[in-house]
Amino acid sequence: MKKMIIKGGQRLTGEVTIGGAKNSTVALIPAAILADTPVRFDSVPDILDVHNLMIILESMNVHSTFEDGVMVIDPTKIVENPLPSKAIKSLRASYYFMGSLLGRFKRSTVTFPGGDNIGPRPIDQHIKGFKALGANVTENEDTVYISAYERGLHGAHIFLDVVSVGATINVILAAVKAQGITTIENAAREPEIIDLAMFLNNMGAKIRGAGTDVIRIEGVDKLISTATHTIIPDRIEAGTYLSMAAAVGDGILVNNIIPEHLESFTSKMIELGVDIQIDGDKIFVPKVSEMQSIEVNTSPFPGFATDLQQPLTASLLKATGQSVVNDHIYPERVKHVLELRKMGANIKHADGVIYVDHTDQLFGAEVEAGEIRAGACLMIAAFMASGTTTITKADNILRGYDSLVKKLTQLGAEVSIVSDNSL
Ligand SMILES: CC(=O)N[C@H]1[C@@H](OP(=O)(O)OP(=O)(O)OC[C@H]2O[C@@H](n3ccc(=O)[nH]c3=O)[C@H](O)[C@@H]2O)O[C@H](CO)[C@@H](O)[C@@H]1O
Ligand SMILES: C=C(OP(=O)(O)O)C(=O)O
Repeated sequence: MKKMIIKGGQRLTGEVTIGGAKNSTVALIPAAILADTPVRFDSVPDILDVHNLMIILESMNVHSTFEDGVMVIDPTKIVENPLPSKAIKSLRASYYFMGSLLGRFKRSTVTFPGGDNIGPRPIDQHIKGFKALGANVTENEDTVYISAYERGLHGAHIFLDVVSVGATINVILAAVKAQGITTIENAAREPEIIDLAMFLNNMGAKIRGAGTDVIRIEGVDKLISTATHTIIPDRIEAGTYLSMAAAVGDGILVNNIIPEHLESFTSKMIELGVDIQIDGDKIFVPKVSEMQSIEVNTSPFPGFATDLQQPLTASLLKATGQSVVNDHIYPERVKHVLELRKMGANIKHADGVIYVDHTDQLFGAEVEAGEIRAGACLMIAAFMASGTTTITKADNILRGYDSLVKKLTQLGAEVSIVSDNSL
């Protein structure tokens, strides 16, 4: 494990450019094994999840290269092999190999994924989808066995009881080469799902309706890649830097944003009193002198993203009055609260609701990044604080923030990541 050391009391200024979306990338890489040719991505973020996915690919004899944001994956010599459980456990999205291996080999054996510890994360809707497509699913201890080996997969009508990004993507991956037509109702509408559908459609898949709550997939036999797929910008990374800009910026320009992906977030920032200046694919946040308390309720896209709840919370400490944060998707996503209190923050949670009161001054402390976005929140708080903050379990942050130290240093931050031998 690593720790991140931040010298507090700094004002940040300058420009930052957002990388490709983690939640697209971690679906696109497993999706690549469905292709009958090598595939090429650009704008691939340099994050731990990507490196762990490359280890998983290699275990199946799928060679990949990653340099300067360009990743080439060659799935043409893929073999069925046991997947490395340490890498599978290191991230959530390893569960996409359930769907993509099922699509490719009509069967898959995958241990339960890891990822952020943000409360219960069942996969019942994924399994319901696989079963509807004709697969037999069994679970033994930590492993899920999925097979349609004898009869193959066939199109089906699937109504998701819960709006789930993961289940929507996993059903797409399994259905894209199935016989016949699959319809997913109550599908998630996240931009990363559209990105995945565009990648697959450009190879010959027939996926219609991605981005709406009804997705229709007509199975095809072959997927042939002829062009590089450019991954959409990471709206969560963008929101994190915007929140940082509101909290400690003396004028920060954030480049490579699709503003439509961030409307629920930027409208909350405007309510806070932040003078968000949108210009094409850039957003400038000038120095903020005053903020007013707000209420935040998370919900599936296009609602306010759960992944931005914590990064915004750090800025809420500067607002006048009491802000209230309700994470309806993950009510137990409160790992930042106790840690912020160690830094002197007036924040508490009760019954899944977070109450954030104005805090004049934060103080550097040793705090733990219990999960990626809790870590992002603590990182912003560390810049706001006096003294030095040490964030342990910083690997959780590195799971999803592209070239983090480089980007922060460019904004003028004094920050370093060191190995934590005590962990
Ligand atoms: C790799 C990736 O893209 N991760 C994102 C994805 O996670 P992930 O895909 O795991 O999250 P889901 O959209 O599936 O979860 C949404 C809600 O549905 C529930 N649920 C989900 C599946 C299921 O079978 N049964 C069930 O009850 C979950 O407990 C949660 O309350 O969406 C989350 C919600 O926007 C984000 O926080 C994560 O960053
Ligand atoms: C919850 C998150 O990620 P994952 O689903 O990969 O654990 C996140 O990115 O905030």
